Amino acid sequence: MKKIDKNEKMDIREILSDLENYRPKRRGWTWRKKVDELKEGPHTYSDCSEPLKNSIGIPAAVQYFDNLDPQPKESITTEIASGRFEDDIRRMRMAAWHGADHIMVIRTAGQSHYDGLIEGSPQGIGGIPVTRKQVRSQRKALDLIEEEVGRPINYHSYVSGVAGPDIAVMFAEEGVNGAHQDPQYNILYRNINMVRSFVDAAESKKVMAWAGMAQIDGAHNANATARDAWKVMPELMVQHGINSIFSHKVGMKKEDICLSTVPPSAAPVPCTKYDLPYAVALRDLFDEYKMRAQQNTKYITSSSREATVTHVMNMMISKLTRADIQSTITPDEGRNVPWHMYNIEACDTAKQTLVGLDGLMEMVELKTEGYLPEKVRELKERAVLYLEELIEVGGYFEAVEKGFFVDSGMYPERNGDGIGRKIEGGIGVGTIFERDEDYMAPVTAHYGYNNVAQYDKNAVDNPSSLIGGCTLEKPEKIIYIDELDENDNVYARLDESEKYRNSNFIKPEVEWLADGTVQVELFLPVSKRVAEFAAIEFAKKMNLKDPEVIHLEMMHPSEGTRVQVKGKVEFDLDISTLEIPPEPDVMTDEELWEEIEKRPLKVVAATVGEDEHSVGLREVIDIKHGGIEKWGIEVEYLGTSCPIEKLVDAAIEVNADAILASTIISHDDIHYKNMRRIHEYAVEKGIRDNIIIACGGTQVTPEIAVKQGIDGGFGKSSKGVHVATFLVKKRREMKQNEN
Ligand SMILES: Cc1ncc(COP(=O)(O)O)c(/C=N\CC[C@H](N)C(=O)O)c1O
Repeated sequence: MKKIDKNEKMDIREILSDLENYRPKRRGWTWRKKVDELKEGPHTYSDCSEPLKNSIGIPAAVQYFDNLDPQPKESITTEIASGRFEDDIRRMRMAAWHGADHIMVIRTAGQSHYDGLIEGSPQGIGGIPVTRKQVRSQRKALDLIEEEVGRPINYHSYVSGVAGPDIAVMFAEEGVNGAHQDPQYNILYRNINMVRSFVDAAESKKVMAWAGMAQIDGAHNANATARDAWKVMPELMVQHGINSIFSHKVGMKKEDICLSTVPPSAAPVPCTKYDLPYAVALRDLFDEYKMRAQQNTKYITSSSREATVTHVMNMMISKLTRADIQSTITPDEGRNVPWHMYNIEACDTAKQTLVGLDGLMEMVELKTEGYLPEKVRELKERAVLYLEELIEVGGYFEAVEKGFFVDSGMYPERNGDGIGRKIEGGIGVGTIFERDEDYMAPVTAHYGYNNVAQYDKNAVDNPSSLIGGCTLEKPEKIIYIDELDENDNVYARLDESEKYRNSNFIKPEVEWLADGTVQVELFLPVSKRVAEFAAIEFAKKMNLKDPEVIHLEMMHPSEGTRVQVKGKVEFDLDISTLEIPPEPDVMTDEELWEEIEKRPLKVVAATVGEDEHSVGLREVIDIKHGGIEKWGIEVEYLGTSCPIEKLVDAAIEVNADAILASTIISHDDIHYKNMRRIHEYAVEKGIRDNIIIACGGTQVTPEIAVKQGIDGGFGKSSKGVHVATFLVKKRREMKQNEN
């Protein structure tokens, strides 16, 4: 497949072509490569991994540090699934450029209850239907994206529900790199029969182990479902233990077993006092396993700001203890199906925090006396007691039936409100059968009794050799089924939005191409209740369709309310009709410092005429605002209402290289008249050919300014760097003309 060019959008139809012959490049999970003492520019990092070939740093990196973009050692996850996998591919590319190397797709609602694989690529709700075609398309797209950013990308989904083993085999065939698999998830949260769930889990884990997939367990779900999330800390350690040792005994390597751990509380609760001891206790008990740190979503609200702060605090816990995978939750998870921009925000938050806290544990250490170690010990003791009682009552199945799990009491306190499931109940009950004496399946990575010897005792360790290899060795044996439904399929959806695919027509979007959704932020000086309905009216007046308030925040009961509204625009834009001026020319700090050091540059500056507005010129001059003095340009500032003659005479007196004049006032075109007078007076005084004249102001149009005879005009968005660049380049041009 040809490489993708960063200046080209991915061609989704190209990705979808010839899928039946696509084969994954590799199997298994790829961890980042840590670099000890990573040097990036003048900085040395302690906890980072190999840099990317192509990436976009956080905004500060781009604006101030020439896109300095060190990559933390932790894998960074972004959860993606809008319901249309073809649109998710673009978001995966954006996330990869922002540092995600773990792409986790959320499944469509309720796929856990489908009792087999679904084929084709129907649209999903709140996630995508996980099908072979969808997996293949996205893995194929990620092959291109990982080439583009220069780092392997792990593709991840879920092996859960009644079709777990079927999905595990499909994932192994398709080169999926990681998956959630935890029988306890089926039982507690999807009410699937527990015997069925553990038997399925043994099969699924055996296949996942063969494929070298990283496994994430389901403990985070208890955080999300418990009444007070911090009350389930003891049982969470038991849940992790059950899934981890079960997985290992089935054949998974411990370094592929990731505990999905969530800091269980959030402000205004004194969350670090709960979350840090728990994080330490967990890592003490499970030091041979990987930690997948998942952000707390139990207490997430519609405030994306608040979710971001929670995320940062959760990553402080990761840095103080250990995280091998840092999972990010989009800050809009509390109100939307994730939008592109919030996936990217979450990835940037993770990078900003983990890199900002680089080397933390070389400077601080956790106390070995006092509250922290005492709390750690208490949590471990509660967990051990929980496990002892679980064994005492007859084991895991009995304990589940007795409602041990997700009880709202902090063990050993009990409130009797746990999630109880019947051993002889739930979906799939009674579907487990003892394998017959002569049971045999000629397949690889099959768990349990398999009487292969009856046919060939040399095939016992390689059952599929009896049929010349199964689909795991012979992918050509995979039956690839393309779309069956002539309406609900990816091509129909692509046709629906064809007008906006690789064309000059665009619409705003948040999830799907041309979905038209925009978000408006308002402050309304009324109560929350009134603001909610007023905001909708404003949105309608702005011609937004289907306006919906997605966030309301009281600033004061009567003084005001903050509102965010989403709605759809029904118009589009033909970008070929846009008048886009050339990018302003700017030199880098280093280039300007070097030039002015070698060839000092002096200017006289003033606000001319009867104009008292000095702010703009001060911004262009003062270091504080990134003004031209920042690079060593010497400025004689003559203040405001400065006569033209005085400004030009001053330039002669101090032998200036340039004159800077600003005028805000523009009635009767006085600003342009002043520019012309500066030019003419400089000519009169015989200095015009060896002085630069630059004029600016909020009403100045550069093209009109230069028609007055001056050298450069600067409008309202001009900054010091634009003026400094202009002065340096103009002086070079004048020198060349001289020579
Ligand atoms: C162990 C397990 N299996 C399957 C699923 C999903 O499977 P269905 O929704 O089809 O039941 C989940 C869900 N949570 C994962 C998303 C979470 N935000 C995460 O990042 O972990 C799960 O935890």
